[in-house]
Formats: sequence, C-alpha cells, structure tokens
Amino acid sequence: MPIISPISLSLLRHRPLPPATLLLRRFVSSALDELNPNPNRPHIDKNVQKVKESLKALSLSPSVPRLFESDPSRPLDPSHAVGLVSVAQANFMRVVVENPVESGGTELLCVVRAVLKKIGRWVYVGDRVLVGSVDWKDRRGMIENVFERGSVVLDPPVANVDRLVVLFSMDWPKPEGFTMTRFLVEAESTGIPFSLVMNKSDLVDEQALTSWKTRLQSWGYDPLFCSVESKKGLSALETIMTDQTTVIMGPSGVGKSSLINVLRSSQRDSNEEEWEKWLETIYGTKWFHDQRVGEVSKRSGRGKHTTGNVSLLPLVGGGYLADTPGFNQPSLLKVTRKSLAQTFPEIRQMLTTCQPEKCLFNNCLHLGERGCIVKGDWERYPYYLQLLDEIKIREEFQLRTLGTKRESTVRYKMGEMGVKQAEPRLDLKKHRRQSRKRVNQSLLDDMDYNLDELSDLDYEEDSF
Ligand SMILES: Nc1nc2c(ncn2[C@@H]2O[C@H](COP(=O)(O)OP(=O)(O)OP(=O)(O)O)[C@@H](O)[C@H]2O)c(=O)[nH]1
Ligand SMILES: [Zn+2]
Repeated sequence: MPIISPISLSLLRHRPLPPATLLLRRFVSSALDELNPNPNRPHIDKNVQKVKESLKALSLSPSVPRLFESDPSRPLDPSHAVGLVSVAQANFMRVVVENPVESGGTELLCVVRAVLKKIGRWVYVGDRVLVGSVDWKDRRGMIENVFERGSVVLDPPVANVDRLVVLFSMDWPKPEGFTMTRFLVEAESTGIPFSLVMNKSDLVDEQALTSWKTRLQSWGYDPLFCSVESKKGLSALETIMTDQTTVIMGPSGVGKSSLINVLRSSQRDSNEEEWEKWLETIYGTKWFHDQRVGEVSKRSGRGKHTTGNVSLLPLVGGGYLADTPGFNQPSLLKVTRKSLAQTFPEIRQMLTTCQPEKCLFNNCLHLGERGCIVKGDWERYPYYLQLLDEIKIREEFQLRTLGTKRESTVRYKMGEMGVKQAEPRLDLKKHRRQSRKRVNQSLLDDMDYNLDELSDLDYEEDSF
C-alpha cells in the first residue's frame, strides 16, 4: 500500500470558506427567491423547477467543518471517509483518505456518484471529497460529494492549487521579455501565489545570472535560479513547494517536464514497487474491468479513457505537484483592459506609493494622459501597451459578436453548495442563448450549459 506522509495528510484538512464565497452564496439564494412561476413562459418554469431541484440536491452537502477534526465527537461512520482526489483517470478517481484502522493514509479507487453529474458538480484532482460505500478491504468507494474549493486551474484541471511555479530558462530558449510578461500576466490573473523560477542556470555565467536577477527585481519579482541538470537550486524550490499543491507553467523547452521528473524521482524510487503491487490487485478484479468497457463513448464519440488524466504526485517533504505542466499558451482570458494594470507589479507599486494622489480619471488605463500617475519610464511599459492593445481587440471582437464582453470571457457555473463559480470559457457554444437581461435567465442558462456539457463526459452510475 502506498505510504502517505502525515504532512501530505495534513493537506486534507478543511479550509474555512472565504467571506466572498459566503456573500456569493447569499446572492444566489436571494436571486432564486425571485424565481416565480410565469404562466406565459412555461419552458422557463420547467427550468426554474430544474434549478430548484438541483439546489435541493445541493443541500445534501455535508456540513464541511464537522467532517474533520473540528468536531471529533461526531466522527464519520465507517463506510465514509473524507479525502483528497489525487488521480483522475478515465472514469475513476483515486482518493487519499485517512485510514480509520491502521494509522496513515490509504488510497481508495472511486467512481463518482451519478447525482453529482446531474447537478453539474465536477470533481477535479485536488478536490476534497466525501467518499461513501467504502470497502476498506478492497480499497474502493464512491465519491458522494465535493467540498468547497479555494481555487481551480483548468489547464490541467486541478482544484485547490496553492502555488504556481512560472518557469523560464536562462538559455535554450533564451529568456525573452515579452513572452515572459505574457506568462507572468497569466499567472497574476489567476490570483494564485506564484514563484518565478529561472532554470538551466548551468548554461550561463554568474554575470548573466546577476544581471537577470536585477532586471527581474525591477519588474517586481524575486527570482529563484535553478538547474535540473546540475541540481543547483532545487532544494530551495522544494522548500517553497512544501505542503502546497503546485502546478508548473512556462514556455516550451524551458524544462518543465524535466523539473517535474526530478522532483518526483525520490518519491517514485521508494514507492514504485509497492504501488505497482497494489495496482495489480485492482487490475485483477472484475470491478476494474467493468470500468473499462465501452472504449468509445456513444454520446461524445471520444475515447472514454483519453480525457482528464491528471495526477498529483506526492512530494517527499509533503505537498503535491501536478504531473503535467500547465498553461503552455497563456490565453489571458481572465484579463480585461481594466484589470491588466493590476497584473503589473510596477503599476501596483506606482499606484500605492502615489496615494492619495490618484489618476485623473477613475477608469484610467494609464496611457500617459495628463494627470495619469503611471509614467512611461519603466522597462515593461511597452509590453503593457502591447497587451492592452491585444486585449482591446479581443474585447471589441467579443462585443461585436456576442453583445457582452463578460459573457465570453468567463462563464458562471453552479458549484459546490449552490455557490456560483466563475471559470474562463474555453469554447463558445453556438447554441447558447444570448439574452442575459435577467438574473433568473442567466442562472437558468448556466444550468443548461452545465447539462449540455455533461454529454461530453462519462461519469459512473451508482452501480457499486
Ligand atoms: N542544460 C540544461 N538543460 C536542461 C535543463 N533542464 C532541462 N533541460 C533540457 O531542456 C530540454 C527541454 O526540456 P523539457 O523538460 O522537455 O522542457 P518542457 O518545458 O517540458 O518543454 P515542452 O514539453 O515543450 O513544454 C531537454 O532536452 C532537457 O534535457 C537544465 O537545467 N540544464
Ligand atoms: Zn493612469
């Protein structure tokens, strides 16, 4: 059985809900109160009913705090466990849970309960989940519910990401200011803390390192230098990642896969054999083979086992690393003309130090107008202007084709416990209704959208 370190287990602990989420939840429930039957629009009433039913189903959410240490007087019954989804593989998931009998962690092979699909509640790697129908002997279970998540990145799909590592290289490929800025802006826009790391330091001399350090500091970052080749700087990186769930992102060729491999290698060496042995016992069961039938999904026409294979690799010092690099191509979808300035530490700095002096205009885009306190005497100002242009073109295009820019940049979906969650939109769905005049309508459409999307995924039925 794979050994899960106590530190990794500590990551399973519940985090309190952020106040913004609570506010959002209140907003959603008050919006739903406005949903009254309308005899002129029966199709809407049907959808209203659908939303209401779904929300009713959502209320079967367990109250999160009581499930963990916070209330030991009310422990879970032995058929239930709370854990962390560590692998999403085709239509089953591996969940790390605390073993009630032996001390330490156990990994359960789980399917996802069908009702979660019906209410559009997705389960991602990194999610904390409630597992029911636990068979401790065969280490199987069924994911019955998902807890509120702090953050989610979609490429690769990982929930509760604590840290991004934005990786560049000192040579092969050489660091290039504008490309780096695009990645940094993308990272800033996620709101997730990140570290800027320069790999392949073995390829350049001290002078080049010093000069890049000074340059990146002038951008507002404190870079870390490392080399996967010579192993220099790796322990500092491991320290940063301790007890966190990390996703590595960066341009092609900078060494993302090499870094992931080197960081996981010690863990793999010690556990590989045990892990293979354990997997064998599951491969051998009828249940496992049942999961593999129907290689191509009838509804989507896609292979069942090609979607969303992501795992979290446990790190030796505690914490997890996503096994695939993220954001190879920064889309900047979450960035608007208005929010771009906030993704540049230089501008943030100018705006704070110049308080109470403010830009002349409330909605200043800092284009060097008279009265604007953001001057053009900093290195990345041309990059800022270039990105502003790019975003402006995208927003205008969206306005022309869709009528509203918010709509095409993000989509809102019903998440855990009735909380509306924003996510960047990946593809435009032609069949979506465009009208967004009323909150009611918008909520309904979001539900429809989720239901549409379900046809692309294969979740297991409650067939244990
Ligand atoms: N000299 C040197 N080479 C390195 C270092 N890290 C990685 N490389 C090499 O750089 C090349 C690209 O490494 P990858 O790990 O494939 O880079 P990647 O970022 O995953 O690239 P993509 O898959 O294209 O996104 C490989 O030939 C590695 O051996 C390093 O620290 N020093
Ligand atoms: Zn300004």
